[in-house]
Amino acid sequence: MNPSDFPCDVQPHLVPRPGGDMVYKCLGCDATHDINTLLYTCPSCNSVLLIEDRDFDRHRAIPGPLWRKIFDFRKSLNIPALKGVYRFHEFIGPDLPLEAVVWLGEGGTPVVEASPLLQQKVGIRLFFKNDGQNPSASFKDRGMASAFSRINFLLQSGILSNVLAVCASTGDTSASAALYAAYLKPRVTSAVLLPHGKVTPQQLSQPLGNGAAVFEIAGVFDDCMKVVEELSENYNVALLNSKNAWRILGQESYSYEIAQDFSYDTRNLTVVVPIGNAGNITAVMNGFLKFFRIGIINALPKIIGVQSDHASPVFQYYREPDPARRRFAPVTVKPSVAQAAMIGNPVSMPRVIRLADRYDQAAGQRRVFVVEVSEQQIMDWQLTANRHGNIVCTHGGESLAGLVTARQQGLVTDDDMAVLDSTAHMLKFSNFQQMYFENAFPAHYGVTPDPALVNAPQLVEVPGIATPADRETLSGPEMTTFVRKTADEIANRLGLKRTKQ
Ligand SMILES: Cc1ncc(COP(=O)(O)O)c(C=O)c1O
Repeated sequence: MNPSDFPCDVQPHLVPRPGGDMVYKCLGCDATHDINTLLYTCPSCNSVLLIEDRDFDRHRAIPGPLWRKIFDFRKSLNIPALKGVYRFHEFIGPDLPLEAVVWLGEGGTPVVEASPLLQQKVGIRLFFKNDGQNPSASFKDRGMASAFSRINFLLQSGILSNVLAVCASTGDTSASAALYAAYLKPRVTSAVLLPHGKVTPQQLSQPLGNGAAVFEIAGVFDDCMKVVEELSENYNVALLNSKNAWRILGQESYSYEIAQDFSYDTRNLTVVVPIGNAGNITAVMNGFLKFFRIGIINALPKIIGVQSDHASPVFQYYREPDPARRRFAPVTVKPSVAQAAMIGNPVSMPRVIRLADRYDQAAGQRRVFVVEVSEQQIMDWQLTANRHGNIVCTHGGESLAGLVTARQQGLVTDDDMAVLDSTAHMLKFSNFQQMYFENAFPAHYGVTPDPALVNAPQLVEVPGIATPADRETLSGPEMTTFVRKTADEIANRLGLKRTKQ
């Protein structure tokens, strides 16, 4: 494919094309606000915001099949600013100059088909989209690329002179924010607030390594979020939680990439997403809605949101079948292995309510569902997935447990094809795997290890044989004996038969 395949008024490789009429749109009172400001809630009614392109329908001037060609053409280019979420820049930041784009390797994450054995176990065709393969090892980098590119633009255009980026986090937002802030040093610095003892050591090491000021608060994420809101309302700081609407915009790229990964044929597709603060499911719905509206995809995929029964305010809301009787109530969370989603009062709940409604209406039927799973199911399915060649963390396990539950409830049928949002890399949450293997879960998690899934390292010691640990190293015949006896011992434990005498 090359540029001459396109009509002359379409320049698929020349980007970004200026345009659009972007505003902050309030979900409470529909007021609109200037995007060249740091704004997180509506100054009139305090509701959350989304970014809207008031000239969005201009995209219809290019037919859906041509849009697909454009995106596929861009995928083949070696232009850093187009390698990440801005491959779809008309839908994410049409007014953003190329020089402002910050690309640290995010986006374009692989879609990996589950092994035949795992598909057989689950009963349907199944893929993992591995967002743990983003630079800070979680999906958050998509939103941060968008939010920090926008900050970079405000700095480059003199609207801001410097920025202190702040966020509350269950571990992954802080890792991502600290990474992107460090790239824009010295004009950007970062400070992150974490619930003390409720992020994993790996997650904690990330903002520390990237040089953020790290503050630990006694409490849970919801408490940290209140402090960060207080900071953003009373001090000159940029808030980088998903309350920041630019984050949502960047995360919409997850849907755009799925569309492209499946050659824009989204019929029979089910996308499964773990829910915490509900920013991700908001973005996934909005992304598919936009592509559907312009005719780039041929159907709106089914969306299954998943929550642990230790933190399930969104599930509780949708449990009421009659939309008119639904009332949102925050919940008190209990410790969960899906620790990054342990949120009782999701900031994006008003966005979810609005968009799920819009999504179902556009599809002409109910397409958004939320299911609840147990801690036991999350752990068992995480380990089962990884036993079959995957790299999911507990939240990816939550996605798989949610898919299995949705199948049992008849929400997903044999003809459906599922894409699971594997939101972070397994290594970030390996402490839960360790607790499972060692049967060391505190009782309140309610997790009992399945012996078939447990694994442990085996120390190999052969009685009477000198080992390298006995001295600095072995040499000569001692080494030969050590190697042979140790190999024989391992072969014996593995039940191997010697082929050479
Ligand atoms: C690994 C992981 N999965 C899922 C979630 C939930 O995403 P959201 O808060 O956007 O609902 C988070 C949020 O922190 C996360 O870090």
